[in-house]
Amino acid sequence: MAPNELSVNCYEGGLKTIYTGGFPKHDFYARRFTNYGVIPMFAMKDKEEHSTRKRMMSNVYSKSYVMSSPTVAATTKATVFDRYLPIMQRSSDTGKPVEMLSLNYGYSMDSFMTMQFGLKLGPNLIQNDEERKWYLEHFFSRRPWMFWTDDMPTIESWLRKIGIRLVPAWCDKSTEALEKWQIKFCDDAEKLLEEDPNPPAADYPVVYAQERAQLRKSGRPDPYADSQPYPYRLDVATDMYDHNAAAHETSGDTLTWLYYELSRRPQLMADLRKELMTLNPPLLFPPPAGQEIKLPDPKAVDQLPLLDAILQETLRIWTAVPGGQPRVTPPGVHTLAGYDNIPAGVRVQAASYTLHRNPDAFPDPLEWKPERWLNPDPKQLSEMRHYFWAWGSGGAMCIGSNIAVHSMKHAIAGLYTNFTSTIVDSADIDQAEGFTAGPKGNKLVLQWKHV
Ligand code: HEM
Repeated sequence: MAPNELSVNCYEGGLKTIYTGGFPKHDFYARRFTNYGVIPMFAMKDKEEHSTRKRMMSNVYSKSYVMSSPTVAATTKATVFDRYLPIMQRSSDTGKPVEMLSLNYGYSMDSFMTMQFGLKLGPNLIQNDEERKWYLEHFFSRRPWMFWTDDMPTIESWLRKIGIRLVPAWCDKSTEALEKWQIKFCDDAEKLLEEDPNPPAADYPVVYAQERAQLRKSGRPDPYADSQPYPYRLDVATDMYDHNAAAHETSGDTLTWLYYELSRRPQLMADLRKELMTLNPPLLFPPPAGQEIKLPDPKAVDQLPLLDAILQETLRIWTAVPGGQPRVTPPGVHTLAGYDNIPAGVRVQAASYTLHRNPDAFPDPLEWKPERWLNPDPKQLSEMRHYFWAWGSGGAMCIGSNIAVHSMKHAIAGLYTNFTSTIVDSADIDQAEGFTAGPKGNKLVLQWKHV
């Protein structure tokens, strides 16, 4: 905590006032999430500007869209069956374990980016080890220095001006390399849509096309038009980058911890498999001889109670965005958590790490207990829902929660229908500190065995 900063972790007079009440975002977001020098939706402070941009994209992120999209169906089948499960099959066949954290980042990136840009243009980081390593190294190696630019920007830029670098120069080079890698997907999608506005469903760049079309329809001037080869290039590119960065880290960490928890509980793995085998058809890999892979109705996957409880409990105790989500008190005087006379301009924030450990909402808060989500007492469930904050809340709540849940549930369902896992190396699996944070040891090594 700093002198002009408050941590508020109660629901009434806390979360409800700050987040549902729409306190504006802190400058932290612009410092951390700006790409190409252009503010993305994630960092917009002005409520109107933020909600206008969010509305442009929310249709393709809605649950009904995700569940019925032919693009998502095709990309789910390709990423789970053609790319992800064969790696576990190899582990089972050869007895060689797999490092899952990096693979799960790759899966989450492919799963989301093939929806974002279509199957043909999206990456294949699951199978392309070199490209995945390149991307993750550039993306994460800058993390230890971000404190200076996120939280001490004045000192950092003042010292930079007189030649003292708190953030090494190679961090800027990594940022440039990542921006270049990212914008190529946008340029390719632009070319695809110019040549054929209706490509095959599997190759349709759903998210890119949605924001591109909505911005063109909006009539809003493009501030970068003169320097760019096509309209709104940088506005769309900054959002596309943020969205896939938000997708791969959060979902990759969550899947890794979920597999860690399941690998320690053979009986729960068996119970989950029993539930997964009720799907019609079940997600069998390889498919029975002579049969094509056919996915069950995504709604049926979504509604499996034990699968849902296991994911929900992982999102609670291993929450992927554990750090404070900073907002600023607007003009006027405020009361928060029973404290009066809080002036304007104070950084206020709640953290899901803390909220998710409230023992009134979650008895035995430090225990990973999926059963707490199965048939709880209605009063207890209402308390749990108030304090469950994995997706944030209010107008800036996660836009990608439906595609994230869809993607994670299909990965888990595909794996545990067909395989069991045992831990080979889970050293330092505990969560690091940060706004987003994965396992301290940066790895989870598992051995897979076909059932
Ligand atoms: C396990 C997966 C995920 C978790 C736990 C998660 C969590 C969150 C949280 C807590 C926030 C609020 C952050 C804040 O206000 O500081 C957020 C916002 C956001 N998330 Fe996610 N997220 C996940 C996956 C995704 C995916 C797949 C996307 C892809 C589109 C995404 C895109 C975003 C964006 C763009 C925002 C900003 C929303 C806004 O400003 O209105 N997230 N996410």
